[in-house]
Amino acid sequence: MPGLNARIDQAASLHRHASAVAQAAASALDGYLPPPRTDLAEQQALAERLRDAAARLTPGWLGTPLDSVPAGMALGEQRRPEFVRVGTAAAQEDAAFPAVVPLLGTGHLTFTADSRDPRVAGVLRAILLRLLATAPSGTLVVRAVDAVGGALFAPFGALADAGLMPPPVMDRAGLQAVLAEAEHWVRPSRPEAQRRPAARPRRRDCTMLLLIAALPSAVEGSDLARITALAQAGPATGLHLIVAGWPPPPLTPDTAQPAAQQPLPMSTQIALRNPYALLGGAPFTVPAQAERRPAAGGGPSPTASWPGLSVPVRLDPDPPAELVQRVCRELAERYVQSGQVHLMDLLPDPDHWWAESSAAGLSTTAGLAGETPISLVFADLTPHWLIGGRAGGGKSAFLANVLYGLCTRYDPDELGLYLLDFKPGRGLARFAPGPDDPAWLPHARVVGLESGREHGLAVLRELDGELTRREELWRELQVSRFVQAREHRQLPRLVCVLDEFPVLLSGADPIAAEALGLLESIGRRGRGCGVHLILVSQTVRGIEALHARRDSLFGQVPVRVALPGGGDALEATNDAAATLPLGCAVVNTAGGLGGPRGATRGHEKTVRFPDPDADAQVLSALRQRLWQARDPDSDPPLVLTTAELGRGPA
Ligand SMILES: Nc1ncnc2c1ncn2[C@@H]1O[C@H](COP(=O)(O)OP(=O)(O)OP(=O)(O)O)[C@@H](O)[C@H]1O
Repeated sequence: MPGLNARIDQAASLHRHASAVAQAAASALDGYLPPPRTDLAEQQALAERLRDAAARLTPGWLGTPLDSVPAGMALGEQRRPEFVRVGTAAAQEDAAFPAVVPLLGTGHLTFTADSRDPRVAGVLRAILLRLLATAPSGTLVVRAVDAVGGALFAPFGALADAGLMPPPVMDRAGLQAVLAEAEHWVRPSRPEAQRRPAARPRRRDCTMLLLIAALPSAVEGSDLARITALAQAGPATGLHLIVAGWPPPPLTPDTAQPAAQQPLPMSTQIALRNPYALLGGAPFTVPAQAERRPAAGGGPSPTASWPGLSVPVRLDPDPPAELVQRVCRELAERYVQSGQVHLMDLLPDPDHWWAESSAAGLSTTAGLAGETPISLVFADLTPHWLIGGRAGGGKSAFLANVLYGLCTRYDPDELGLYLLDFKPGRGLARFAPGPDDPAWLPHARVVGLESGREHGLAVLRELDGELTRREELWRELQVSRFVQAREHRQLPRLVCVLDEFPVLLSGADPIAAEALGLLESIGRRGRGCGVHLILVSQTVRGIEALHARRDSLFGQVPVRVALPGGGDALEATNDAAATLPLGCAVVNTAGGLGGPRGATRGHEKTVRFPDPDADAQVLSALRQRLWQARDPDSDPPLVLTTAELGRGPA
């Protein structure tokens, strides 16, 4: 044992010695400033030239001091920001110049300390603000990692609310998800020629910035290897990294491996000293085979052999919080506007109103997926729709868009509407003549406002009777489908909207029983006869009358539209609507069925749709034009309210 004790004492003493040497070296480095050049005039002239160069490389937001941004400096008006200012370099007071680093389009940036160092936190916010304010709207995709609480990105919150930059991830699982997204980004994509031209920036015009303000302490060597691989592959595919705290502390044997402690490839490296920082690294490094090529002119490339900036740099301070918030609010507003859909985007060209035939089916644009209009159809295979969404989830808005879309495409000889609203409010009143506006929708035959259940029953009986009449006619004509009957007779397709239809089915009374029987009958027979249902509700669970017969009704309803809070309209295992924002809907044409997570679902799309009331003037012009176009001999719709109870449709 004495031998072992002696060896332990010796090891402890060696450790103490090593740590004293490391401490002495750190304070020597902190105190070290590269020796200033002695020729003052030459230094000042050089600083002047560097200031000029910096002004050219970092115009506007990229280089301006953020505590004195000129009022009205335009946002997002420049091409991709390639260089960005990180601080002020000065060997001497009167020879200062902006410290500028290449980033987007070139390489990456690392800091030896993470964002727990307030200087790093400040300059990270300054860099992010400069880049966001400069890049054209929607072209800079930012993903943030901040394992020390996320506060660094709090002033950028407006971007998260607008869906422009998700909140930072804070743990290893989040880091891995972000790395996976970045790996997807660098994967080769489809050739440009195969892509559709789009109004929004295309992928190749976009840059992804992965900003790691602090790595999680549980980070492992495999994560670091993924970051290194991304750094290697990134610049060629528009992915750039800013990593604070690189290389990470060698806390585990895994992260202490030499490979994990290497500088990030193609990065400018900022080493934090006290109170200065030093810039070094090789951001312009090019892949191996290109490296061997001699630089133009034959000599070694000045960028390949750059030893670093031998001048101390004072990193830019934290930008004023109100400036960050103002810029982010403005960027978020612009982004939301650029993605906004207008009612007119869903309607046909005004020269082609009432130009469609409903013989084979009715079709309208429900919204846009990206820039692609997504149509929903009433036809033999998709005869009925179910729309679900919480109160205020946009059901009335979605429905109004659909009705305006149909009524501008098909004339009243092609389409007739029965519109019933069972809930309080006047959502469907816009389609009936009112005290202030005599215009009505010429296609509307019945409009029920705050309809009583008896009204609903009367309308369903009427439709059921119409089905019987049509089936008799089909027998006479010896046809089985609406499209065949249309070769002999001009008949409209009929669409019946039942808003908050569970009211009709509530309770266990005779009305509920008869209404359910009629709905099942219309559901079954309507497809061949051109009679279609739109069932709308906040929830379709807990309807007593449907307990045993859910499938007999909803089995006839292949088109499902889930608005925010309307996941009920989809299959129980399909969570596609879980996080929808207002103005978006999941449209599914396979009875709400989902599919493997991440797989492309041909039968399901998420669409953006407009608020039809957003532009009162456009809406009023639309209503007037439809009304003026009616047959002057046509009757207004029968308006049913609870006050009219007992009259029923004529
Ligand atoms: N696409 C949209 N973009 C922005 N705002 C919208 C959009 N659609 C609807 N809204 C707004 O959301 C609010 C609620 O919309 P809407 O009345 O259509 O919801 P709802 O589901 O019918 O609600 P309720 O069940 O209470 O009648 C309205 O103020 C509307 O202006």
